[in-house]
Amino acid sequence: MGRDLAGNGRSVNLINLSGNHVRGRNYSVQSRGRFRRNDNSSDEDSDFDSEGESVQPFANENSKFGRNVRKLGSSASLGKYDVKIIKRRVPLNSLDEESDFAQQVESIRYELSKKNAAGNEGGEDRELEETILSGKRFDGCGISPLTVKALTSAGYIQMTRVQEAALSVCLEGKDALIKAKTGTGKTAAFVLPAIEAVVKAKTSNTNQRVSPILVLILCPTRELASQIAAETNVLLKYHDGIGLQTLVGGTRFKEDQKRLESNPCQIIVATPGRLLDHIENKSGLSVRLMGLKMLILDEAGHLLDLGFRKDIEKIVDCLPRQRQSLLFTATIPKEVRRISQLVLKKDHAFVDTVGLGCVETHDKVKQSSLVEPHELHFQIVHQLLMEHISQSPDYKVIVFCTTGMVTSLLFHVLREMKMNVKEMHSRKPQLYRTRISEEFKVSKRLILVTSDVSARGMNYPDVSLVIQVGIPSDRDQYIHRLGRTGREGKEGQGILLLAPWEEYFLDELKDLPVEKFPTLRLDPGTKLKIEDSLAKIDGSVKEAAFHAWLGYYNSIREIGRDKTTLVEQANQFCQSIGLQKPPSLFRKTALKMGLRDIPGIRIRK
Ligand SMILES: Nc1ncnc2c1ncn2[C@@H]1O[C@H](COP(=O)(O)OP(=O)(O)OP(=O)(O)O)[C@@H](O)[C@H]1O
Repeated sequence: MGRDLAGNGRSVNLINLSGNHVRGRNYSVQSRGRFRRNDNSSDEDSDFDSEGESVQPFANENSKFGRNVRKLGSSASLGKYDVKIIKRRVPLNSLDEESDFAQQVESIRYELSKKNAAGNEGGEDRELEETILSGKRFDGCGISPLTVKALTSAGYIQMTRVQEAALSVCLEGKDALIKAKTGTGKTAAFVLPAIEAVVKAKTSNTNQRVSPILVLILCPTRELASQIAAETNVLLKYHDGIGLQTLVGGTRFKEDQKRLESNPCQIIVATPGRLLDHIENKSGLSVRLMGLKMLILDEAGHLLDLGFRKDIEKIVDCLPRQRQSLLFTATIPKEVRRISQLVLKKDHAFVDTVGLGCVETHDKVKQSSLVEPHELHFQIVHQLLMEHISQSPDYKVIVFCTTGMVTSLLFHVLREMKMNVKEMHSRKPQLYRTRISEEFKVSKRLILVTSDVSARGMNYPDVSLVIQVGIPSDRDQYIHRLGRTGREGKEGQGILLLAPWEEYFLDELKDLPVEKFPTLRLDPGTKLKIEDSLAKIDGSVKEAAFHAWLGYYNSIREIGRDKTTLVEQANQFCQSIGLQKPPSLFRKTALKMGLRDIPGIRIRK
């Protein structure tokens, strides 16, 4: 295990990648891990982790929490919740240990916790735990009646907890960092204030020569952008004249431009790479962005994970300073704090609907781990799937793999075994990805084998089981992947399958309710079927999986620093996927990975 800099049991690794510039000062980012990005694709299968930061409690403050809050000295009451209002100082220099830039940023923290009713022996608590809904209705929260009408026809009557909390702060015009568990309705929590911002701006200013973009929503992946756009359009149903456009990689740039010019567009949902292309292309978008009222970042931390920092800095430079900015996330890794400094005002609100010290995963999702050698993994995945299918006739399963190429290999194996399976990763063309994503949304009795492109934000309803094969890039990624099941307060199941040498990762999850999976009795017949399937799969698929596997694990510090063990494990993985000998590496690649002279590595002649 590496040094625990974040103080939360996570081990981090330092590679200084870049020297960036924040508000006129030198600022260096320390990060670890593989760092790749397609130019406009925005969501390359990627893993990335970085340096830690400590946030120190500063003092309680008597502060206002929007119109719904009754002040209670240093805490307040919001519906069923107690709200602690804490002013914090975040020392910027702890983000950046190499810089002498020592400035303290203050942020106000709104911490929601359930009211501890006297005499309640857990009954009401349990009830609250089981629902993500708050007691408040949309028709009483002061938003536009046309939006309420759309919410009602979409079946949204009561707000979820995060929506109740976020609306109060956002409608006041405050910048905010908002944390809520996966699948609890964060999308509507930012779409509603976004629509309000447009409605307000439209009524106050109708005579502008260039029609301004009023709201910009940035998110890390193309699928997530389409999902946010779809949900926004549902809530815009009765708002004539308010238009939304999506700007993501993998589509025709010229077509984007045409749509922007000819269709109403007050709201843009974009991935950062493609948006920046438009801004730099001098297509007139930067002028329209000067009228921006609200900037929203969904899955804020992941935007930095994927290396979008520079793009976001450039985008933020093009936006007016007088705007409201909102950051939404299910976890608060260091990247989120970094991005909040880039985007939010110093006195922003921090709305935490999870609560300090509370488990970030859902009680209704049963979590377990299974540690078995590589050569059994395909067999185990197959058996887990078969058992789940027999118990859940309407099964819907997501299997996460470490990389896109390993995803592709597992997909081929399962397809050969006649499982009802689809694959999703960044090597697939955009049209295919969109089609599979739409299909999986509405399907039952289907298995999606995927890389991390589906890990965050994707709302596939009623996923009954999430299997994670191999260590996730970090603890947050484990939580986000797991969060694809048990959404909207429903039940779910998550299984993490590790090889014995990966078992150390369980330490990072020790505060989560992860149980040991009961011993599996493997069917010997399956072994033969797997071997049979592997034999039918093209060698190039297996070779690509091996190379990707090696690259992924080499990028994880705890593993990558012991190259000899890594190569030994890689060679075992190689045998487990039916390759006689490990595929060779280009000399340059081996050198870059620090593997050139490691026994067991073959160099391409
Ligand atoms: N007020 C509401 N009433 C009923 N259902 C709702 C409400 N708000 C959201 N939902 C539903 O809850 C589901 C999860 O919402 P959403 O995708 O916004 O979650 P999220 O918190 O953004 O998750 P993630 O952290 O994974 O991105 C969606 O199916 C959405 O339609």
